Amino acid sequence: MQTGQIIKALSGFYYVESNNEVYETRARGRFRKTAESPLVGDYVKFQIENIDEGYITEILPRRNSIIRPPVANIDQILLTASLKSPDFSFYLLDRFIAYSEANDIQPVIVVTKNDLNDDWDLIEKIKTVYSGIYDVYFTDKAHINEDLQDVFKDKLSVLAGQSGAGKSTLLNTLLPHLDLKTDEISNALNRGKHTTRHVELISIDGGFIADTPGFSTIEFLNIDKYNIKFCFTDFNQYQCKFRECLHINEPKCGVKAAVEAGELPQSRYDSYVKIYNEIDNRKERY
Ligand SMILES: Nc1nc2c(ncn2[C@@H]2O[C@H](COP(=O)(O)OP(=O)(O)OP(=O)(O)O)[C@@H](O)[C@H]2O)c(=O)[nH]1
Ligand SMILES: [Zn+2]
Repeated sequence: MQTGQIIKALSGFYYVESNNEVYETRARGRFRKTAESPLVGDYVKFQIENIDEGYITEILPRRNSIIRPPVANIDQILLTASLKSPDFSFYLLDRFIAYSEANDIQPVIVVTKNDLNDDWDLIEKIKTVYSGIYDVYFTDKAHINEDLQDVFKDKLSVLAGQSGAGKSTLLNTLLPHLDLKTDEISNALNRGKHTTRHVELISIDGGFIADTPGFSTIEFLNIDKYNIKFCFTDFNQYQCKFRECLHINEPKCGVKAAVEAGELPQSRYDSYVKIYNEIDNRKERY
């Protein structure tokens, strides 16, 4: 029995990397009957049948997983947000951040299209709001490789962000050495909107990056209105009178006081209230 990580899923085969070898495996029948089917990124136990073939016998516990693209055990999600075209939106970025936190994945903020910048105040504001909580990188397509030099080291990364933010551009610039693959990536990306794509992890700096960018729109289906506050990690340090305070209408709310005192950005609080209301309204329809 060997342990490895699934780096590619295609037509019922799972390609498992173990000790720098890749094995073509199938999942045993019982996986197909359960909700738990193997995902790219899963660590699995597998039995070798032939020299480079085998079957998966067990999926090891997952740290996290997402559906688009279908990947497990993600170390970080690179949230792309363009400065312009489309315009930078604090609210949209906060949605992506909250979604990542709700799925237990570390967000890394990548602000793209810096070559289009005509507003230095905006850049300062982005830094002020986020650099205390997350790593923030500023880049553009001419400088991606320099700007993001150490981000991928030894990690499994997935790209996400609003449509048009520059995800596929970033992937193509990061992986030019895959001369065959780059074409595949752009073709796949063009097709990707209407077909189910098989995802593949591509080696980068000792880690992996998923060859398919993730969600570009978000629904908060797996979190309720009582827990969404924990996805705004910068709120956690403030004490409220009530431990169960949702920072909405409660008296002596430390979060609201921090916003009023200018310690917490108004934009973060506004995003929180908007997402809270969205979840609350959704629940009421049930
Ligand atoms: N000026 C400028 N344009 C860029 C940059 N990066 C990407 N673009 C352009 O922005 C547009 C959208 O880029 P994509 O890479 O397709 O964006 P995406 O996030 O993959 O978009 P979706 O596939 O819709 O999710 C394209 O026309 C790119 O050429 C950049 O750094 N600077
Ligand atoms: Zn509160």
